[in-house]
Amino acid sequence: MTPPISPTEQPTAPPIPVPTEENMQGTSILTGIFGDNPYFQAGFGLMGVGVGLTALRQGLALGSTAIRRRMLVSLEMNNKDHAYEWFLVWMAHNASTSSQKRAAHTWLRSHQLSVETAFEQRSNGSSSALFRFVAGPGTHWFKYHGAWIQMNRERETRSMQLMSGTPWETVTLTTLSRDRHLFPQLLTEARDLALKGQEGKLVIRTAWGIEWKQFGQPRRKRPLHSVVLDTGVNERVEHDVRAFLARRQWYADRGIPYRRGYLLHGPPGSGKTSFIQALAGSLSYDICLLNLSERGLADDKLIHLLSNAPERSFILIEDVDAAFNERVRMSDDGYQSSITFSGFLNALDGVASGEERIIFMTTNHLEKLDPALIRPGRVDLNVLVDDASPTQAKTLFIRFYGESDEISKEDIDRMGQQLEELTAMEMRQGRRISMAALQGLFIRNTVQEAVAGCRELFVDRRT
Ligand SMILES: Nc1ncnc2c1ncn2[C@@H]1O[C@H](COP(=O)(O)OP(=O)(O)OP(=O)(O)O)[C@@H](O)[C@H]1O
Repeated sequence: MTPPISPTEQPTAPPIPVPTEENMQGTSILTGIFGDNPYFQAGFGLMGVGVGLTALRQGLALGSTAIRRRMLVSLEMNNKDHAYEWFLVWMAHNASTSSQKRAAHTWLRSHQLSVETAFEQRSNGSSSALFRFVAGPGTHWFKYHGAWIQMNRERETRSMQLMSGTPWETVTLTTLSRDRHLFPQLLTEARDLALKGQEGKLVIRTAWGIEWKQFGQPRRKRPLHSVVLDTGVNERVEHDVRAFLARRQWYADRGIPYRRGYLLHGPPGSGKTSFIQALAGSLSYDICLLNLSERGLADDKLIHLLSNAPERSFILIEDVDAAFNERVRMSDDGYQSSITFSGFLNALDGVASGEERIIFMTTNHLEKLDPALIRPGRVDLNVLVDDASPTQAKTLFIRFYGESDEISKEDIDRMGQQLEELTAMEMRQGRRISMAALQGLFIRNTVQEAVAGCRELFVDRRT
């Protein structure tokens, strides 16, 4: 049993050891054990080295950040900007031709490549696929006019661009601060190279979500005279477009929205689309092709697309009657599968702005169109592009065979005359032939076969 503690005998704190000769002797024993221990000393040394290295690393990181800030300059481009596309074209071009252009550009051999497929149209109309290898996501180096530039291409795989569904990408170029003047030079070179590829060509764009994106490679422009329309039709439309383009200030002074709508109506294969494309080419305009029946296209997107078309472009809406045959439907997954008619009218009227807007619409069935759609302001010029008239048939025939060495000019004219008379006679009997059918006939047959073969291609006007 423990004896009870009396109030006077409170437990006291243990005395603090005072260094005496005896316990000093103990310390020197410890020092003896650890101080002389090579393992312990090595551990201490290693710890010191570790701390030193960490400090050095942090110092270097801070130093490099400071140096980067002061001595380097970076330029970021993302794939929403035109410069990004232009740079990739430039990069593909220079990476493949660097051996010839070594003085200006040198690319270090890269191990991370991306392929870009381009379709090149040959003069005979066929096309071939070309593969270009460009620097893929990662870090690459190239030398541009004597300056080394680091290129870092990054792809964001976790999030996509909301409307177009493509991943976000950025390219960051870094070089010495003193070489910063090379950036505008490089981008100008890239822009000129990209635009040179489109020179003399027609660019077609389609809607991707709420954006317009180039569709395929730029196409060879079709000469306007190669589309043979009835007398005066071509000139009427071309003159109207040119007059409109010359009157921007006139519209601005009167506060009238600077836009014009055209409707070309007529049977299939009469040359409506070909003419619009040729006209765009002759004015150096692009085409923005809008499909009103496209899945997911809703009224708000349509308004956005029509008010944000790229400069110098015709908006082309084909078969405008087809989009409203069926009223708004919802697909199984809840997507609105077509726009509403009133939404379309609102989009055509758009927000009044000084921006130029030219819309071309085509239809095979004028009678199906709501009068609200073709009222002035929405459609300013309504033109019939019909089946082949006798003169058109003859002109197309001469265009196809006129330069043949096998047959004299007189014979060509005589046969053209026969075709003209044949077409006139068939038309009087209520029969018709499309320009597309004539073109097909002329492609397949020799000049002698063409006139004879033509008879079978006329069809009843009501079919
Ligand atoms: N007037 C024409 N002159 C020259 N070629 C024509 C003409 N009309 C049609 N063609 C030829 O016929 C083909 C079809 O023409 P296009 O697509 O322009 O006709 P479309 O009137 O727009 O037809 P659709 O109403 O079916 O869209 C093209 O290859 C084109 O070269």
